[in-house]
Amino acid sequence: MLKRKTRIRPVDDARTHIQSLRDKPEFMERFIDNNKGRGVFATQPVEAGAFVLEYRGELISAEECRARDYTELQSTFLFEFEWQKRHWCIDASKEDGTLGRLINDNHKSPNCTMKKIIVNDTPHLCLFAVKKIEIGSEIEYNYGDSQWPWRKKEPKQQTSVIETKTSLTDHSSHDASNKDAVVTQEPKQQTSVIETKTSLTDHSSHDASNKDAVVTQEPKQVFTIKGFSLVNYTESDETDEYIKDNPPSPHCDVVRKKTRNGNIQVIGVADFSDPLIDSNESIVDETDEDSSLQSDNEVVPKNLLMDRVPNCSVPLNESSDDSIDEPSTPMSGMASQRPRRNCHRPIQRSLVESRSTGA
Ligand SMILES: C[S@@+](CC[C@H](N)C(=O)[O-])C[C@H]1O[C@@H](n2cnc3c(N)ncnc32)[C@H](O)[C@@H]1O
Repeated sequence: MLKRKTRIRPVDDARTHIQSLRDKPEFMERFIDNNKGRGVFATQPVEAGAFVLEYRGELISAEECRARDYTELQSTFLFEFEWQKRHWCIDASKEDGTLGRLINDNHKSPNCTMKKIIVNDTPHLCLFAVKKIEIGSEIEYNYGDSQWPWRKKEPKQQTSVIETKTSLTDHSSHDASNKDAVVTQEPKQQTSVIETKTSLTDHSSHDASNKDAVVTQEPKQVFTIKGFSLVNYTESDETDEYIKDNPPSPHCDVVRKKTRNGNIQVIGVADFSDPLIDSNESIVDETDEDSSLQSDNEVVPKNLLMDRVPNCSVPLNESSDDSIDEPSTPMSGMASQRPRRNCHRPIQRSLVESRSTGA
């Protein structure tokens, strides 16, 4: 007699791990390099759609989030989102040994996407695989459509130069006296940019029998600053009874700097004007038994005015206000330029250095 394999629904798996306060053992932290810092890697294969890790931290109000006087480095671990028409933040700045907070950005071909899951009437941010993840692969998700500093360093096109020791038939430009001359051949440029842009479908279907564990709208990325609301929070159609299923995509909204006299100045702000529906992000289909993710619906946030985000490979306790340069652009000057983002996804806010110096 054939035995049918019982699969745990990803959302139930997430719920179990949320409640147990444990990370899944199939993942481990590893130091990558001084640039990227630490990352999280799969020690077991992960099926597409599977729950991966929770982005754990302290759940605080957006107001509290703004009130926290964090360094640039700490601020990269703040992730704001919307729930029940209010704005919240997961503050994961504390080095607590959890893995979710260490997952790095990949905006081209992420293997995970963030979702909001409600357990005991409390929102949690969880990552789900959008494709099969092999052993040894780094877990990554899209931090958003921002000008993250490390992305600037990524080449859009890869050129590989092959050096071959050969005797060519065409010796026209070849020093005949040097028969073993090294000839460098440049093959055609290889483009390794993978972009999938699709419109987000409404996965509002929702397992009514499981009121505690519901994958909901993508939290809203909100970059805020002490004493200022930098984002126009638009009305959400999210309710307790009926929650749209849009995945979140993280990170960085407001670009702020702390001056040496302790004031905070805003240098730039993320774009929140674009509804999530316009973005491309993977979402969990709760109606699917396999709860597989639709990888062609990735969300990519837009227009962050960021110049530099602190490198988190530096331990938090090593960060110092002294390392923060004076911003060149005062908050008032930037206010009218503030891009806004209007999507239901969490945002980790992050800080940047002033683009110009000496202002
Ligand atoms: C939320 S932390 C992620 C964990 C971090 N790597 C660490 O070691 O603590 C975000 C920081 O990680 C680094 N980071 C994330 N994704 C990156 C990427 N694709 N390339 C380089 N650095 C990255 C940046 O320094 C960023 O400020």
